[in-house]
Amino acid sequence: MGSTTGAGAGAGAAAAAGTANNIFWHECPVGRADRQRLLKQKGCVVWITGLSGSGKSTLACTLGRELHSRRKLAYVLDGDNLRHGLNKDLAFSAQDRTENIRRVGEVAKLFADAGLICIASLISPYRRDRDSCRALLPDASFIEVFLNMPLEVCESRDPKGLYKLARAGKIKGFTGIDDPYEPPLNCEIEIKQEEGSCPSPSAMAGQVVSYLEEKGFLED
Ligand SMILES: Nc1ncnc2c1ncn2[C@@H]1O[C@H](COP(=O)(O)OS(=O)(=O)O)[C@@H](OP(=O)(O)O)[C@H]1O
Ligand SMILES: Nc1ncnc2c1ncn2[C@@H]1O[C@H](COP(=O)(O)OP(=O)(O)O)[C@@H](O)[C@H]1O
Repeated sequence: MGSTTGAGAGAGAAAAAGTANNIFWHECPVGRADRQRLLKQKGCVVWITGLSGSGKSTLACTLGRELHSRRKLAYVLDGDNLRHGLNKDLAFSAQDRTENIRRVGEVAKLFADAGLICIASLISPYRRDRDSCRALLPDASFIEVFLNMPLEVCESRDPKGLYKLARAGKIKGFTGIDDPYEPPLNCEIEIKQEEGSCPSPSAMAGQVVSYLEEKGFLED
């Protein structure tokens, strides 16, 4: 699929530019605060960014399971999965990745407004795109988690064989190989190797749960 099918064309471009006319906001009587009280938690977005193979999906699922066991309502938006549906018209050009992140940011905002802990797990390689998602959320409810795993670690894992294909020139524009990744400058949580080894999935999730607890997201 070519990159011309993405943000540059049709509805995507119109939405990004905000070109629709004669539209009005309709307020509903039940609001975010009411839903949060019902759920006994605060809506937020946990945005996990990092290279392919850094452990984003593993962290997202482990965190989702841990929150579920604490009777907290969470929902995972995984980049790979969303590209099977909502974002199946997008490829991996810079423009398409930007549109991918914009759409997921908007969906995540709705989930957070619904009172859920929305766990978004995408490479999201561009700082500006992540910052645009942050700007959609009320103060402090966008929690950026940087899975800071060295490229060599991600490449040695290579569970889908994509790095191998990228090194062989069979995938062009692969993040970390011949496409950029811009690490966060000011994220809320950084997960990295300690003494040369990666924290276990449950330790990674524990780091995020501790943050959510400390900031009061797990109570209303
Ligand atoms: N060119 C290229 N670069 C990076 N990744 C690629 C590419 N082509 C396919 N894939 C697969 O797509 C998954 C990343 O999708 P995302 O939506 O998270 O990417 S992005 O945020 O729009 O950059 C990514 O999944 P993860 O390995 O889970 O990160 C890959 O499986
Ligand atoms: N904390 C971890 N320690 C060891 N291996 C991990 C860890 N997290 C993920 N993995 C392994 O690394 C590979 C990539 O993980 P994945 O969650 O699919 O990454 P991503 O979603 O960033 O591409 C998988 O084989 C997974 O089992």
